[in-house]
Amino acid sequence: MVFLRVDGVEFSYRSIDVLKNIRFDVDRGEIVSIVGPNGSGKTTLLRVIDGILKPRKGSVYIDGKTVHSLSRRDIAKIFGYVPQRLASLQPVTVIEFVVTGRKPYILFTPTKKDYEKAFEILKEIGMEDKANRRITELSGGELQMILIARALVSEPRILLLDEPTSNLDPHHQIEIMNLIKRIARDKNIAVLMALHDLTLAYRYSDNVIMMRRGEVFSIGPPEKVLTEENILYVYGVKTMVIPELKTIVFLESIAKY
Ligand SMILES: Nc1ncnc2c1ncn2[C@@H]1O[C@H](COP(=O)(O)OP(=O)(O)OP(=O)(O)O)[C@@H](O)[C@H]1O
Repeated sequence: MVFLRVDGVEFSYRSIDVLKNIRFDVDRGEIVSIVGPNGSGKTTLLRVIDGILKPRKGSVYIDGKTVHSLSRRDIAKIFGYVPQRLASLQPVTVIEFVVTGRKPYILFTPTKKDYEKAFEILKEIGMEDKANRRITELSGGELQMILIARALVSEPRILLLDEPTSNLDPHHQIEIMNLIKRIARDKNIAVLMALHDLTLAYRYSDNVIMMRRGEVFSIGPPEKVLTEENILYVYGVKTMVIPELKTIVFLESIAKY
């Protein structure tokens, strides 16, 4: 059975249609990137998938069950969500923040095992030396790594990431993408992430979903979706795609696109 199925999803904010007839499947261990211009609906789609927003039409299925038939607690166990940014930050330490990811749905007293898991994840991403720093004193990139750690510590079956590399320097971009790939493969987690960096999407995705104005414009393996023609049509930018290097060079944008 397909693990995650998005089946004919439509969504509107009040009367504004944002998602139209979205359908695709994601398997366990698969990495899928969602690309598309600003405002094309990527974040909204991630929020519909993890049950925060309810589709006007269509459904999201996990292992054959609709997300909306699950409790918030079950949803929190299945999904790890990494937002683009947090609305507000409490001045807690990194380890205290990461450990809350063990049970994101309740206030709880973490056990020794919870702290061990949190520390294990920090080690895995090379951030264990920051364990006792306050999260309010981290750089943007460090905070992004910690947000990913917090999502992973609950051992989710699906990881949803909204622009996981947007604040990261090139070294940390590659580190994070390698970490995501390793986790997807080793722990058999389905990964769905919104990405602006098309070269990262090309290099690290099994499949890419290219969105345009709330619709799936193209879907499939990176070499089929991330073509010069599609990028020109969807973003209004001329590019040179070099498949051998899995690299996309941006040349110029089309005036009055
Ligand atoms: N809470 C809201 N109420 C009304 N409209 C919204 C709301 N959130 C988003 N929108 C609109 O829905 C559309 C899709 O937004 P969304 O954030 O899903 O796009 P996105 O592809 O993630 O964009 P970006 O790349 O800029 O993060 C946009 O036109 C946006 O203005």
